[in-house]
Amino acid sequence: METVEKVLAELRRKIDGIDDQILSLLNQRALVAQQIGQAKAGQGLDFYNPGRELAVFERLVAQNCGPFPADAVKRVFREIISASLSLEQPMKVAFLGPSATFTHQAAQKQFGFSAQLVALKSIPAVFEEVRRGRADFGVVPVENTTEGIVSHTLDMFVESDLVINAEILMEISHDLLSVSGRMEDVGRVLSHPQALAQCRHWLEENLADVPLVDAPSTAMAARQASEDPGIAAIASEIAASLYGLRIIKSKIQDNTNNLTRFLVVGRTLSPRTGQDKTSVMFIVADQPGILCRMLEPFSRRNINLTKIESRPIKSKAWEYVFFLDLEGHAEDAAVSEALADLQSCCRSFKILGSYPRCR
Ligand SMILES: C=C(O[C@@H]1C=C(C(=O)O)C=C[C@H]1O)C(=O)O
Repeated sequence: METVEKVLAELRRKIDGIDDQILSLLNQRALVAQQIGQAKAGQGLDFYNPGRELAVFERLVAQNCGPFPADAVKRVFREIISASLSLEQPMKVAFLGPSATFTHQAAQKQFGFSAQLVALKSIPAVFEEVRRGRADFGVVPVENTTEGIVSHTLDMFVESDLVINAEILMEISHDLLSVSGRMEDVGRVLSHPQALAQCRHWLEENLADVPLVDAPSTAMAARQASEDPGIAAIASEIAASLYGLRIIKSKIQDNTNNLTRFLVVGRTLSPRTGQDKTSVMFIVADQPGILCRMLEPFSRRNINLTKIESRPIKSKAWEYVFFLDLEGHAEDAAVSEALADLQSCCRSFKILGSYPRCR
């Protein structure tokens, strides 16, 4: 009978052979991506194309028959694409910090580890960094299923000329983290008050006698946990890796359907992918029936609206700016006609961008 060492040696030889092929294919792929980069540069087109990236992920996930997990297919290809983007130009992405926040996690999910991610202190600072060209793109939160819209982000579009290039949907999952990763070492639980509130039931059932302490952010809580083995922090997975913490228990939030939508903002509009969404911003005239009139062009053409929001105009009391999201690209015939109809009843109108719809 063969010894286990012999069997392992043989299987490892096979794995080495496969790894050699993967490496050679990765380099072949990077060369083709570079050629695409040169062709785009010749036409003045952006190398980064989030719609094409989504199509790559979806095509591969659909044809994967396992056992390699579908989720991992996406993660691996995220990094492969991120690395080819970095060959073209080191992509710089500003995000609403500090490091290890959920916006950081969203930026990493969208751009991978080869992008240079820069934490900034506020949403206006992210917009400014991109406007000045010091960052290629910015990532900011725009709405949460529990908390509603992030008004700061919507308000920025009133003054800014930046456009929306992509949306990122992320499940906000809270993990309990500590140095040892052991439940019995937890003497105190620290986190942002909102994260503590979102995990209240789990904490009552599992750590009823442990004091809960507010922290300025989930990231700060993680930092403090890294300095004191008796502290457990409720924070993101990225905070665990940044501060060298172990996961005591993951996904301890009470509502498992806690999603946040983030926007990628940039300086140039994204091309059509066939699976797009469009965001517009407008101010309508103050007239009876105007709300019906502004929505009618969409219902008549069977265009699905996914969100409508209004925000006060700061310089004029009781006047509002509307933000509308709809399915389709601004260059689709029906969408472009509907937008023209809408514009005809607006005092001011702006397309904020068409971008691949996240599913
Ligand atoms: C190579 C391309 O450009 C970039 C790199 C991609 C890739 O490596 O697959 C995909 C989309 C773009 O962000 C392309 O547009 O096909």
